[in-house]
Amino acid sequence: MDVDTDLREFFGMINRQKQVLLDAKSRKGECPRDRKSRDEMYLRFVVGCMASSAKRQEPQENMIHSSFMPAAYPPCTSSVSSLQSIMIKDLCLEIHHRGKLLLLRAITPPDRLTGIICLVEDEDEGVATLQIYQQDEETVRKATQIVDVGTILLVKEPYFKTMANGEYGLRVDHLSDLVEVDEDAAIVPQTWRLRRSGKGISADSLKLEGNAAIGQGDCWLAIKKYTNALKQQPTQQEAEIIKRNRSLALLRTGQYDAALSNSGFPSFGFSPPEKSLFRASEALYHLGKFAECCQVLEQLCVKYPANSEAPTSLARARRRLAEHSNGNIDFASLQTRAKRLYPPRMDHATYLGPVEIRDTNDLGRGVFVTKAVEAGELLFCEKAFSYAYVSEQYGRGNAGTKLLMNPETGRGFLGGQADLLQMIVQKLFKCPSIASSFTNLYHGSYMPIKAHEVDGESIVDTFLAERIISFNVFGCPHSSLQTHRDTMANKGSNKHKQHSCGIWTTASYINHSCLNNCHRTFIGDIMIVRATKDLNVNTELRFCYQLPTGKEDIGEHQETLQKGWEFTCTCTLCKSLEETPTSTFATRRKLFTQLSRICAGHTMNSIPMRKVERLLKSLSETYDRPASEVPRLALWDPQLMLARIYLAKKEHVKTLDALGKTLEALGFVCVGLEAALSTRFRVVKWGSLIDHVVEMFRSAHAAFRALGAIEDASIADGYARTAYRILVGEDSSYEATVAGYPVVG
Ligand SMILES: C[S@@+](CC[C@H](N)C(=O)[O-])C[C@H]1O[C@@H](n2cnc3c(N)ncnc32)[C@H](O)[C@@H]1O
Repeated sequence: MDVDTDLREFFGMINRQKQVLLDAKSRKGECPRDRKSRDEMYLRFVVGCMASSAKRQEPQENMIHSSFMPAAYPPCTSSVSSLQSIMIKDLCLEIHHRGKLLLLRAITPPDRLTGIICLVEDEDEGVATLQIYQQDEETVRKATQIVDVGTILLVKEPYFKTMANGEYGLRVDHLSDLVEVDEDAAIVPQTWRLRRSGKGISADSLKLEGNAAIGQGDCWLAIKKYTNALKQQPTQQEAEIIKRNRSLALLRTGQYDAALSNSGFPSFGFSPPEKSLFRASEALYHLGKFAECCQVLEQLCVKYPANSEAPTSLARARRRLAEHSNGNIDFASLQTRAKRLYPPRMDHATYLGPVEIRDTNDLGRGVFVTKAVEAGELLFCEKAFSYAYVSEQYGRGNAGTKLLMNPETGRGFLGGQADLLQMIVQKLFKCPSIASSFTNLYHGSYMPIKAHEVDGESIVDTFLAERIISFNVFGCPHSSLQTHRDTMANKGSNKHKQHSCGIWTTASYINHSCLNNCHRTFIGDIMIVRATKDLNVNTELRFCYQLPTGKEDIGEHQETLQKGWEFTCTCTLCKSLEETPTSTFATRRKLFTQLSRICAGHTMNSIPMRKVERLLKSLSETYDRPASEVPRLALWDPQLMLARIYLAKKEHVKTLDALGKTLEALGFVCVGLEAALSTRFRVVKWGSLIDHVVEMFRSAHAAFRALGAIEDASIADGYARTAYRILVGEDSSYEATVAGYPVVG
C-alpha cells in the first residue's frame, strides 16, 4: 500500500528474463555434457570476484542490482537422515532433486552480489557454482562467516539450473535447505577432515575458544564453539555455563528464541545466576514479551541489588508494558526521537485499542471496532514487524539499489521491499515463536507447506514470505509530520512513491475502501491508526490502499488494485465512477484543464473570480450523486483556491461559503458556514481527509474570528486539531505546524 510498484521502466528487463526462463525450461531434465572444467570455472570465478570487488569500491550512483526470483518451489521438509546422496555430475537442469542430498565443500571464498556465490566441489571432485539467497546482510554477518574455503555444506533437495551468465549452478532460496556440517560428522569423508575439529578437545577448551570469539566480536564462531563444547559431554554444571555463554552469542545474532531457552528460562532453579536472568530478560524484551520481561528483571533487582543495569532495563521494560497495555504513548518524545534516528526504528511497544480481527461476510478477515469511537480517536499504534528504511535523501538508508523481480507473477520489489524479504526470512528463521503473526497474513492462492520444523531448525518458505509481502506491505515516509509540513509548504510530497516500507501485522488485516473510515500515519517504524469518522460499535475498518484522485480513468484505478491485490473495488465511489459516461469524464477533464490553466496563468490578485466560479459550477454539474455519498475529488482543489483568495481579500463571508463547498466536495456535511451565522458551526459527517483539510478548518477559524463569531472560531480550531491528529498521528506538534501555514498562519 503506497509502495512504489511502478516497474514499467524495468519491463524490458523482466521480459528478457522471462525469455531466459522459458529457454531454460526447454532444457528441463537435461543432464548437461558441456560443463566447464574445474580450472576454467575457477578462473572465471576469480575474475568475477575481482570485478565485483572493484564495483564495491567505486559504487556508481543510481546503480541498480537486479535479481530474479525463480518459479516458486517449496522448501525441503525431510530430515537429512531420510535423504539420499547425489553427485554434481548426476544433477539435471531445472530440476528440484526431491529426496536427494548433496554434500559439498567450498573451494573458493564467497563473493557477495545480490546473493552469496562460491564454487563448491563434491566427493568426486565435480565442481559447481553455489548461489545462496536470503542470507544476512554483510553488515550483520560477513559472507565468510557463512561460507569460506573448506566449509562443508549439505544442500537438501538441490535445485540445479542455468544461471544468468549461461553457466550451470545450484541455487538455494530457503535457509533451511542449506546445512553447515562439522568436519567430524559421520557423513564427511576422511579426505575432507583437514582442519582441527572439535573432536578430542575438551568442552572447557572449546568454551574458552567460544569466549575468545565473543571477545573478538565473532558471535557466529562462538556459537559453533559452544555447540561443539556441548557435544564433548561436559558436566551438568559446565553445560549450564556453556549454554549461558551461548545465550549471549545468540542474543547478539538476533536468535532470541534460542537465546531465551539457553538462558535457562523459565525454570532458573533455586539460585538463578545473574547472567541467566539478564540474558533471559533481554531475549524476552526483543520478543515483545514485556510482562514476562518485567517479572524476570524484578527478580534480578531483588537477588542482585548491585547490578547497575537491571533497574534501567526494568524501567525501560515497564515503559513498554505501559504503552502496550494502556496506550500510554508520549507522542512528542516519539517525534523527537524519530527525527534523530537513521533508520528510525523506534524502541516502542504496540498498543491495540478498541479493535479486533474477525471474519467478514465477503472479504476474508477484517478489523472491527469493539466500541463506538469518534473521529480522531486512536484505534491502534503498531510497531513494525519488519521495516526497511530508505532515506528520502537517499544514501542514508539500508536499501535503495536493489530490484528483485518475479517474472512468474510479473511483480517486482524495488529498493526497501527487496531488503524486506531478506530481513523477514531471517527473522522468521531466527525467531520462530513469533513467525505465525506474519505467516498467517493474507497470501492469495499460494499454498504453504504444513511443516514448520525439520532436524530442530525452523522451515521458512521464502516464496510464501515474498507473496505475503506483496499483498501486505505498506510504504511509509520517515514521518507523516514531515510529509504534512512539506505538502502544506507546497514542497510537493512523494507520498505516493514511498521507498521505505514495512509490515504491520494488525494493520494488514484492514480491507480496502476508497471511502475509508480510518487513516494510517507514521512516526518512523510506528504506524498510528485513527478513526476518520464517528463509527458505531462493530463497524469494519477500511483503509484506502490506493487513493483515486478523481481525475484518472476508473479503469486505471481498478487496474492498480487488481494488479496489487487481485480484487476490484465496489465502493460507492468506484461504482459511481463506473456509471459515469465517458462523455462526462471528457467534459470534466476539459473543465479541469481550463481551471488549471487559469490558476497557473494568474496571480491571486489577477484571477478572474467570476470565470472560476462559473467553471466550478459547471464542474459540479458533471456529478449527479450528492457529494455526501460520492465525494467530488477533482473539485476540492480549485474550490480551496477560491477560499484562499477570499480570505486574503478579507471577504470572510465568501471565505466561509467557499470553504463549505470545498469540504462538501470531499464528502463532509457541515452546518453553520452560511452567511447568516445563525447556526453553530458543526461537522455533521466527516468526509475524505487530505492534508489540506487542516488548512480548511484553520481558514474557517480565521474567518469566524474576523466576523466576531468567537465560539465558532474555537470550534473550527478544534476540528482543525482533530483533522491534524488524524493526518499526522498526534497533535503535540499542532501549534508549531499551523503557525507555519502560508495562508492562514
Ligand atoms: C491486506 S489483505 C486484507 C486482509 C484479508 N481480507 C485477509 O483475510 O487477511 C488484502 C486482501 O484482502 C482482500 N480485499 C481487501 N479489500 C477488498 C475489497 N474492497 N474488495 C475485495 N477484496 C478485498 C483482497 O483479497 C486483498 O488482496
